[in-house]
Amino acid sequence: MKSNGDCHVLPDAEQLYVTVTEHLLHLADAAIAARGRFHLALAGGNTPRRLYERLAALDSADWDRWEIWFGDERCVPPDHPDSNYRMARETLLEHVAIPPEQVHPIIPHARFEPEAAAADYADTMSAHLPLRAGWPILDVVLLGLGPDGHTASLFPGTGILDVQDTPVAAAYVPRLGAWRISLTLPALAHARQLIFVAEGAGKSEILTRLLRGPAAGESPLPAERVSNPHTEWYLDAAARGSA
Ligand SMILES: O=C1O[C@H](COP(=O)(O)O)[C@@H](O)[C@H](O)[C@H]1O
Repeated sequence: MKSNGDCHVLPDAEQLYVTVTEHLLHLADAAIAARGRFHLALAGGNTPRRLYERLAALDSADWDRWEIWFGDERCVPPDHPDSNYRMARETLLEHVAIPPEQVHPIIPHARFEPEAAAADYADTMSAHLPLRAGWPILDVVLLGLGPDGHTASLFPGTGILDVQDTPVAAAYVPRLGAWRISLTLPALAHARQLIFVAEGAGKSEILTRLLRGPAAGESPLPAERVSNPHTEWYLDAAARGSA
């Protein structure tokens, strides 16, 4: 983050989500005007809930032109309480008129195998999205930030950080004792726009670390290995803290 994109700090969570909602609408309108579609990859976790609820309350979006993807997923069935898809469905997707065939969950069925599900998602993205040098291009990828510096499901010390040959991969995360599926760093690098959103005092320590950059001998964290010149950070003042 030290030299990784524009940073917008909003006074509180409410203004953070209002601002990001308006920005997303603007980006959606621009994508639809230019290409007829808006391909958005959603983040999971807790942070985006209020953003999705705000989006769901809009009545002015061209929902039939939106196409929904996911930046990462927990390896659980789609109706599981930990599923990022379920969170997005409950807060956003079941409240808006996006045609169901334009919503692309990473794990659509209860029976799946992580590496096969990741390969299927990579194939689906490549078949549906515009390509640049063979890489699928998402219009916007929303990203969160974990306290350990993970973003999407790119966790520190996991091999997925070195994957260069596919837009989506599965990774076992020893710290969680669980598999995750995630967009890879090259997939993020090819997106038209990345938007990180972090809210609350619980994010201030990791943001302080990201603003400082890695100390000598320290490895860069996953969030700072994301390399895309079109990266923006949206924070509330509590997350920004004293950073
Ligand atoms: O595990 C995950 O964590 C990050 C951050 O989540 P948050 O609850 O701290 O907002 C999230 O961006 C990612 O999509 C999710 O799977």
